[in-house]
Amino acid sequence: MKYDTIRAVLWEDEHLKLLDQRRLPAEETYIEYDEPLAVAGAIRDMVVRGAPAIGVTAAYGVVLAARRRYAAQPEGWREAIRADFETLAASRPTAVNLFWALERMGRVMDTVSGEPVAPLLAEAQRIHEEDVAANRRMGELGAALIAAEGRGVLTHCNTGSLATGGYGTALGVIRSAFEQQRIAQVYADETRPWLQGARLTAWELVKDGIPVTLLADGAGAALMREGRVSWLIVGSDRIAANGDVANKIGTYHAAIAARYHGVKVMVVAPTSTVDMSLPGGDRIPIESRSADEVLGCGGRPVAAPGAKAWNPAFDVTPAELIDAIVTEKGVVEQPTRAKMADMMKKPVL
Ligand SMILES: CSC[C@H]1O[C@H](OP(=O)(O)O)[C@H](O)[C@@H]1O
Repeated sequence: MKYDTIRAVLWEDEHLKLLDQRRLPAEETYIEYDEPLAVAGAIRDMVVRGAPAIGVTAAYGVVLAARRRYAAQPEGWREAIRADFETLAASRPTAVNLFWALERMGRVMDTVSGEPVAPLLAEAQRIHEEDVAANRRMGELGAALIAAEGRGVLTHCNTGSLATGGYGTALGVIRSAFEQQRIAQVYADETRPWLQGARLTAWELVKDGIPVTLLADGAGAALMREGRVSWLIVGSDRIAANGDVANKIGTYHAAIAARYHGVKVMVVAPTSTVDMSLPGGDRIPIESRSADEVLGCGGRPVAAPGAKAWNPAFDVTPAELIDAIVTEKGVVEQPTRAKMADMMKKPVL
């Protein structure tokens, strides 16, 4: 299928394989995994990253854990595997998809009798397939919101096939909108400090033949002021019950500039990213990463020796700055708690 050629996460020959996103775009290298501790390390070290991709990976991590635990202790594997769930859950704190996937795998584990690997693998593959289907549905729903007026769109971080089970969330909307000739140009923030935009989004869009122009993260407001973009389209790692959105650091910055310049803000995320247990965004755990990521660039130190750094990996954009939240269950415009609750009750479209 067009634009759906990249897979960050693969289950192949009875192994989990992850495309090492730390090495892109220079190298396309898959790493093979057979045990949950290494899978947790891959999530923590961002071999694989992106909220939905993290959830899919954790689901396969449970399959690997069940295979090892059941082989070692056919009777006591259920007790033993709890440590593996904890290891996977401790890998990164913000993307709620990780915990959503572990809970869904845990529900299957609690009901399975006999050999657990086959039913758990089937559930992990369903999670993977459902994510790709949701992304394609959201692509259509989000593209329909974009008027074909010849302007571009701005995106932040990477929300494509590399961040999901395939096709992408915000980048899925961009793919669908480009295919429908609703947009002619994509502007992508480089997205310091990890450069998901410059390294990953640009790589995906160049492979697709979709025109992409990179910009420094601080250039977004000037781009908007020149009237070059009609939408800021981003993904999310966790959406609170009132529609507040946690996403890559710099999203809040861009959303403020968008509101000031009359650029609309679209957040695209499957409902596995919505956390209705949290009333507002101030309760979303924000991951803090190593200062070295800010003090360096591309793995080389650049800051003056002795300087310190503040490196929250995410920020929270309040619902009032968001024009539309697109999920596979529909579009929530001007999100509020009531509208989010109504959407969550709906069937998948
Ligand atoms: C499909 S949304 C992915 C989401 O995850 C990214 O963060 P990270 O690269 O640190 O995992 C970013 O927040 C994206 O919007």
